[in-house]
Amino acid sequence: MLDFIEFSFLDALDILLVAILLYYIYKLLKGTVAINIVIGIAIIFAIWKITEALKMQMLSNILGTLLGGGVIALIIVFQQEIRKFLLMVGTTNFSNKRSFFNQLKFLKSEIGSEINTEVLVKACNNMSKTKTGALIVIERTNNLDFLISTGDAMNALINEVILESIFFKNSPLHDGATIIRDNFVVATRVVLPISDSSKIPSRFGLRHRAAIGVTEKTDAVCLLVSEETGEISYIKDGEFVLYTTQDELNEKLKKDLM
Ligand SMILES: Nc1ncnc2c1ncn2[C@@H]1O[C@H](COP(=O)(O)OP(=O)(O)OP(=O)(O)O)[C@@H](O)[C@H]1O
Repeated sequence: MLDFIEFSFLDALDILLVAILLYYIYKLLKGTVAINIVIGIAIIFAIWKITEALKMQMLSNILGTLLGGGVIALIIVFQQEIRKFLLMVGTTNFSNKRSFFNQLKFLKSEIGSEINTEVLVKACNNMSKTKTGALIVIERTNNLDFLISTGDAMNALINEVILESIFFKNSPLHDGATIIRDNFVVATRVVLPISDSSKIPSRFGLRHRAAIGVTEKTDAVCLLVSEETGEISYIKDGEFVLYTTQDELNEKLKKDLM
């Protein structure tokens, strides 16, 4: 009689996987017009289920057919998002040091692999004073090799001088973004995907859109120095992270990179 409340390990795993899937879909669609389509579909789905429960045959049949046959239409409508989703899944770097197994600190053998956030923040602060535009992408668990290939690969241990020289206005490397993996600059002049979010205020140009774009599509975080205002922005999950002092920025960055 109590069959329906039997709950196995696989059920728990099932729920967990659905939750992860929904989280990734939400992350992908957040800030885009596609979220409104998803809400529309969810409403139609809810109405369909209600009409089915109330045994309103005709309406439930119509809605059922509409939703059932709509899979192909959905693939067409969400072509871009499906592409991004597969890209995100395919580029998850399971061997990254922040992955589950390597969270165990004592297993860490790589010397200098922990990102020196103080250096990043100090370099941004120096560039902010001289209004030097900069765009620094810091890799987390998603592998950014597909972006590195758009720029010039490099392998230099990070320090303030290197970062400031890269973004120095007359440097041949200053254009585009720089990618940091572990404690190394691994690429410069990288072209990032631009966010098409309608929520970004028009005063922000391509540098900001690129930082928002890459953090929407991957779990990387970005530090950005505006050439116009000298303002330092910290961007995560496609959004500006607010902070008041340099120390607070450093703490937030450190926590996100743990
Ligand atoms: N897709 C991209 N990927 C990486 N870097 C980019 C991209 N698009 C633009 N940039 C960088 O941003 C610079 C142009 O910034 P733009 O003035 O449009 O941005 P902004 O957001 O207004 O920033 P700022 O406040 O620094 O002016 C370019 O010179 C280039 O270095």
